[in-house]
Amino acid sequence: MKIFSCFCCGKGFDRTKKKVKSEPSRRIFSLKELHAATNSFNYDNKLGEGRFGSVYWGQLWDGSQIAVKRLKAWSNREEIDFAVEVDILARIRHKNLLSVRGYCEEGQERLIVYEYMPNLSLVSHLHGQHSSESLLDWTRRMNIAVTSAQAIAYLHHHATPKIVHGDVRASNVLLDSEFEARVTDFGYGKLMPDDAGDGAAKTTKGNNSNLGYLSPECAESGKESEMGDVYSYGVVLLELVTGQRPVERLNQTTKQGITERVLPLVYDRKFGEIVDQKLNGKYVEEELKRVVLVGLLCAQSEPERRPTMSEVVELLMNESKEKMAYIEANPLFNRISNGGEVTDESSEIIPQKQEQE
Ligand SMILES: Nc1ncnc2c1ncn2[C@@H]1O[C@H](COP(=O)(O)OP(=O)(O)OP(=O)(O)O)[C@@H](O)[C@H]1O
Repeated sequence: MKIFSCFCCGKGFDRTKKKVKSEPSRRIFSLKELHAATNSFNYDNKLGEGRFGSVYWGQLWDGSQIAVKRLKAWSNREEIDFAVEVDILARIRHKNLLSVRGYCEEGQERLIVYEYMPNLSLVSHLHGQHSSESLLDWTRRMNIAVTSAQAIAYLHHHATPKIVHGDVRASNVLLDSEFEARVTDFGYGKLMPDDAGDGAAKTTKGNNSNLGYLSPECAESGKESEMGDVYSYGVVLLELVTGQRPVERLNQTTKQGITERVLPLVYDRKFGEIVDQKLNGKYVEEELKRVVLVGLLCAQSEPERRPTMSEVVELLMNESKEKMAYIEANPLFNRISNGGEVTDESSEIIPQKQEQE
């Protein structure tokens, strides 16, 4: 039997043992227990579906809520030691990364059990089921910007082993009860198939759901990188403040990337036209400016010009006027020194087959 950190089997589990609320113990779950928790993976419990499987809400016998990702197409992937891979993920702990609570491997079933995030994902608030409720006021948006940057900076600079996320986007920024970011879907590497066999799952390279988030060099090489994460994070920042999708359709065959929409407004210093109109003008001007400029610095085409994630955290948190002047002086924000060009490769004409989202 595999040893999972902090292992305790379902049967002899001591219900009276006190647990630290923020750090539930990680363990192996039985399929029976997960069936009971999710009402047998009932459709009503389904939170959504990603490329690699469906996610279900569940409640354990102790009342705690979980999200269970039921991986599909595992049968082709016998060569991967599921338990070892999930254990590596589970050891990466940061308050703004989604915690893995455990896993289940029985027969052909492979499931990963996560903490449940009651406020779902950033994308559901910006464009999805919660967007009409306007729950993301300016303070929350700033908090999400900083906490998600801290999570990715942790993966890049402090985790052991260091991790490239490889799929930073708004649907992978979940929100806890305080609307703080919990970044998820990191380090799947070997766990997730390049192609599940049904054409549904693809590498980062040709995958529709990350359209607009993928840096030009990662799209070109098909390889993930820290600087690729920085680019994707920059797009998330711009999405967070504008409330617009990373790529918007201009007409039947052409789409426009978010940096191409925002940069000309920055040249003219029209920040009020950049910000999400749903905020009804309720935002802090200096903060808005800072987030927009940092987002654009991150989402530059040339990776060597982007800041690192720890620099991003510092830029977002530093409120000094000097720092702001330093950011603003970047040639990127000057129409003339930037050659008047907006070189966002996500704005190219997009072939019809990539258009579904
Ligand atoms: N821990 C969780 N708490 C609450 N909701 C979750 C949790 N994990 C995932 N979800 C929701 O379940 C849905 C599916 O998530 P999943 O991670 O499988 O797909 P995705 O990130 O949307 O796409 P992909 O897997 O293709 O990258 C999403 O809508 C997400 O918001």
